[in-house]
Amino acid sequence: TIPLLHGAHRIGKRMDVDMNRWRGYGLGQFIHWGLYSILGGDYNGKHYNGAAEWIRSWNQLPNAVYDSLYKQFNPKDFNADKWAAMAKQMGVKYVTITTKHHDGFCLWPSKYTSYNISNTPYKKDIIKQIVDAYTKVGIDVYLYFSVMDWHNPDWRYDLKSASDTIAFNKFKKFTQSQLEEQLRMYPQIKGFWFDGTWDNSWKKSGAFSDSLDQDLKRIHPGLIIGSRLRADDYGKRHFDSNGRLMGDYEQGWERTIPETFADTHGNDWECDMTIPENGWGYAKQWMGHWKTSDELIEMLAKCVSLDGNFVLNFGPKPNGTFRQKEVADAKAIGDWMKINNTAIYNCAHVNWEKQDWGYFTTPTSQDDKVYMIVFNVPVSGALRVLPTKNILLKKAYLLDGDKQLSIEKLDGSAYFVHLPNEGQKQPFVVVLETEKGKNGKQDINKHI
Ligand SMILES: Cc1ccc([C@@H]2N[C@@H](C)[C@@H](O)[C@H]2O)cc1
Repeated sequence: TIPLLHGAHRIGKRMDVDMNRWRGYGLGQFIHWGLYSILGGDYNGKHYNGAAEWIRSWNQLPNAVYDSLYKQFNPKDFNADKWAAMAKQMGVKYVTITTKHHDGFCLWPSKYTSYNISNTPYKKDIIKQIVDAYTKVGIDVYLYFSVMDWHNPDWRYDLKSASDTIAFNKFKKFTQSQLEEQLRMYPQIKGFWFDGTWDNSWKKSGAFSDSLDQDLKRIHPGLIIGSRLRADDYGKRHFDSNGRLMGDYEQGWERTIPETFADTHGNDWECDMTIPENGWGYAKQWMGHWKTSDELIEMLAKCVSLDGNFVLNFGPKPNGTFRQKEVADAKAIGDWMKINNTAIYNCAHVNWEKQDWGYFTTPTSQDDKVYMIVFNVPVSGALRVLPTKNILLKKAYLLDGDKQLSIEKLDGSAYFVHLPNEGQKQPFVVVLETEKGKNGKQDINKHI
């Protein structure tokens, strides 16, 4: 291995109580809210067809116009308790909220820049209201923070001169000051979600990213920080020059989901997903396909079946309300979670052969129970199950209503679980109770 001072300092998963709670979340909410929400992807009657929160980078929009939007930010209908109630009904266990996106505007009254919420007509601290409201209903809060800050004159994309280095050193101090300020102001938070760390200036700041990570965790023990913060001695990100994950979980799955368990490299990981095809901040016109709630529930099941968490993004309007489609999806997911969350919360990957009908999960607390989250019922009504060696199926029943299902033992160690032809309209869960076979002999019963 290559000797590193600022590579991964831990091999394997974090197993402390805070990370174990993170591992069991299953479902989270992301919220992108800021000055970009005012424009909603449009300006001067023209539509910016990139991600709406990136509109400041659009050459049709003068920076000065964007940077004066704070003078009109006044979300009259914002009510953090209503946001928290919607998230609670949806069944999310954690929320990640943008405190400062790439535009540099701070949704909290930072004392390190005047470009913050206290200088808007709204004035009040949005982050505090969200932290308090979500914490009150038992949802853990994580703060999104973009290192890249287009508004701060000391930001640099690269360090090509002594003056770049002097400016960027000031910028690094500013960044650390803002983060330590957030820890002091919002001690209830459980972690940070870093973004905007792909430029050369940051790749050349591996030592700083390492010490920042350690400083924040010293101030707030148990803090959870993903793999998007750090760079190593050679500018490698997420995985250091020896291929080891730097961070408490792999934070690279943005709008994408690993296909197989091998793709997860056995790490903890999180998928962050948009309901439209792209775009995180509010957009008046959403791009392309709008995922249905069934598609979103399937993504959730797939993530949990591969030992990851699924975090769904919401982009509130400038007035602080959510679009109708987001409210409807939160409700539909919540209704499904009310019946089926046993197969999601505190569940993990099962190393049985993947089947077409859906996904396996297993409760981390019980190894003689396996859940089948079914999305594709075959016309035969027979769901194939191939457990690993020496595991026998004892019982199968519907999670919702306990209806017993017949199990047919096939040759070898496979089974069919036979479904009643009730034509389920929603994804549903079958519970399997298993036992270990005696010294490898397979049970000869054909029908149980
Ligand atoms: C290329 C690219 C850079 C940054 C992003 C940001 N990460 C997401 C979580 C959003 O904040 C998006 O603006 C997306 C794509």
